[in-house]
Amino acid sequence: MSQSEIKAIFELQNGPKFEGISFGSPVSTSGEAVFTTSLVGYPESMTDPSYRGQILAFTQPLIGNYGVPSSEERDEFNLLKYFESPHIHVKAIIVAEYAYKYSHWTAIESLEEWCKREGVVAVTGVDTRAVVQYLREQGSSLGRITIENTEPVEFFETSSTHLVKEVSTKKPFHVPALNPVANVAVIDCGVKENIIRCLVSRGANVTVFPFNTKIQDIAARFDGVFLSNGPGNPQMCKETIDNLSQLLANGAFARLPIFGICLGHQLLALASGGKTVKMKYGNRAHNIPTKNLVTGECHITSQNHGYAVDPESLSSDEWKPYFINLNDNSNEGMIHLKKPIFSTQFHPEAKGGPLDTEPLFDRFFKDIEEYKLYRLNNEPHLPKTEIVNQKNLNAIIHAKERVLF
Ligand SMILES: NC(=O)CC[C@H](N)C(=O)O
Repeated sequence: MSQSEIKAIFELQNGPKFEGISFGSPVSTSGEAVFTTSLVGYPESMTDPSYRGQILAFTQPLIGNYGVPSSEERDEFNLLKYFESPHIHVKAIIVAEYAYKYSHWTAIESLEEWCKREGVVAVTGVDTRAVVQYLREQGSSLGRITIENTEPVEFFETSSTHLVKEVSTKKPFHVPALNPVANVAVIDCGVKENIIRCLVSRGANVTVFPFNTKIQDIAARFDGVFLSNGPGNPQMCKETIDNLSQLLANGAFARLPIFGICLGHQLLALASGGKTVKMKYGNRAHNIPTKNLVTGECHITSQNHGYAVDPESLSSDEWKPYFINLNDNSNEGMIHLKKPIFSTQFHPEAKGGPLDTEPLFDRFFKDIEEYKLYRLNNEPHLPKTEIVNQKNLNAIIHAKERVLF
């Protein structure tokens, strides 16, 4: 170890301690210790709001070798080109070997510089295989990192913390489509940039609302509602669950298309009277096989979750399981028997990861098209709707991107 190296101890609650070298912000921290087996995509994972409050260990042994792209670059929809949100959400990262030299045409800085700038802790030199073996046997655990010559901090209990509140936009914002075909409301529990891109690139004028927005009051203005991914224990997100239950119970919205991903799937299940369970150590990877129970097809999926829906808890008069995990048989989605509503535990927007299931967004748009047609032909019977268009939306919603504070 050279003079300038700072030692760091990564410790699992009631478990082993691992000594490594700090290469991020030199402050002690704590969070839920989780691991991902994804081979690429550390900038996307670290900026995914679903990782809020977590210490993320990468099983890919070499991390940092392609540096970090710009947080400023935007695509044609004004969405962040390389990140899933403007800032890092993981509390810390744990790697086996940090690549001090990086090279990539998109890189503007090193992982070390980025972590330091964002105040995020990073530890290298840890036997991440041993970390994973422990977590797989022991199950999900809290962890903490103590930087040498600083005091250890308390373990941070994430499962009873309302993390969605911390990451959701503070005010609605609007992302217009280039050639709009529909208006979609996104309930933001920590939405990933690429989910918005998957909607807007298919022609949705997307309006993103804070997690506690009364969905039942705004839904009539939209052709479809999308429920986003997000951090923490879904049961903590009571406001969204209550609003969603009211929306589902309102017969006026029986034909409204709804699509949920990951936390959105779990919230939909809870709002329908179902239950969620904490998994032993969760699924975080880019290569998880799932089976579509309707078509029998197998898809390789991108995942990042620690909770799952208990399929037995869903009312079989209303729902049927849509997908199942072929590794551990956990539920991977559900579909309503009478309404155009479906959700997935995995990530069809997959950034990073395989694009096998991205056509699920097309299915949502097909539901939207049918709903629009129905409304056109049956207008007199429907509650009075005020279809949002570019003109009246711009008048009420000024923000063009997430409002962080
Ligand atoms: N990616 C997500 O939306 C994660 C959902 C939830 N926080 C879980 O860990 O299960």
